[in-house]
Amino acid sequence: MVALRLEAVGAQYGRHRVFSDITTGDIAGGVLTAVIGPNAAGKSTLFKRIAGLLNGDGVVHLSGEESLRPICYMPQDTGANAVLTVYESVLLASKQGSGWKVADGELEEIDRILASLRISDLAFRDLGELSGGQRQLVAIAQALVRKPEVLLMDEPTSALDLFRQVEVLQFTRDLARRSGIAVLIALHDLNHAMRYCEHALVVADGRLIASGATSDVITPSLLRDVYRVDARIEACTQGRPLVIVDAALA
Ligand SMILES: Nc1ncnc2c1ncn2[C@@H]1O[C@H](COP(=O)(O)OP(=O)(O)OP(=O)(O)O)[C@@H](O)[C@H]1O
Repeated sequence: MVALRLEAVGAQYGRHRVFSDITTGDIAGGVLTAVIGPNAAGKSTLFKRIAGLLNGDGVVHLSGEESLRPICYMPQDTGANAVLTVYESVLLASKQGSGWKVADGELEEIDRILASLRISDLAFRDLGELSGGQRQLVAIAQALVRKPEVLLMDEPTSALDLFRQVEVLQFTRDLARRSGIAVLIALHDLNHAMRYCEHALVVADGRLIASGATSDVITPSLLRDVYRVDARIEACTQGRPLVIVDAALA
């Protein structure tokens, strides 16, 4: 099983330092880890730094199986200008970093991924004519086909309806359990984070504010200090914790 670990990791754009000195314990495979924090805290930047799309201080350690495509970043903005069908775009994603020959079983694998996300009916539609939510599901297919060891999903449910949000989170959690990959998900919906993610990292004020079991990390005091809201965490009628926001603090 794979494990990711960050040692004194920092990132900046030009002179604008987004965060520094982020050090974590092992971010384990097999479970989902939520990456949370306010707007502009640096969640996407952290993902780009982990994926090697951005240089910076520190070291990203990855232990586990040897893989051709160890870390895959699924961006928040899934806008597509390319004149490609959904199927072509997923095939193209599978070819990144490898040759152009289509091996036996690769097309069946794409069919399987599209079916598992219930978007087989979109296979031969042009990317440019899809809705925001449909594009988000295609972006997940493009990430899955690359069979990464570490999957970084940047707000993968932000454009999805309620059914699809739950479906994608359940699917991703099952995938992590089944395959042992490490999945980090940037989320603004803290109820989703508490329900689907075992661990959480909180990024704010240019640093890692907290990390650990999601239920230990998401507390009323964190919500007050980091999100500036007055909030309670209560058990719903089925016993699950629920964040209830009472007011934005002045
Ligand atoms: N390409 C870039 N060039 C310069 N600054 C950038 C760039 N991308 C992001 N930033 C800045 O870096 C900071 C962190 O942005 P980032 O997108 O990582 O935050 P985030 O936590 O993902 O935000 P959100 O929750 O709003 O998506 C912000 O101040 C942003 O303006």
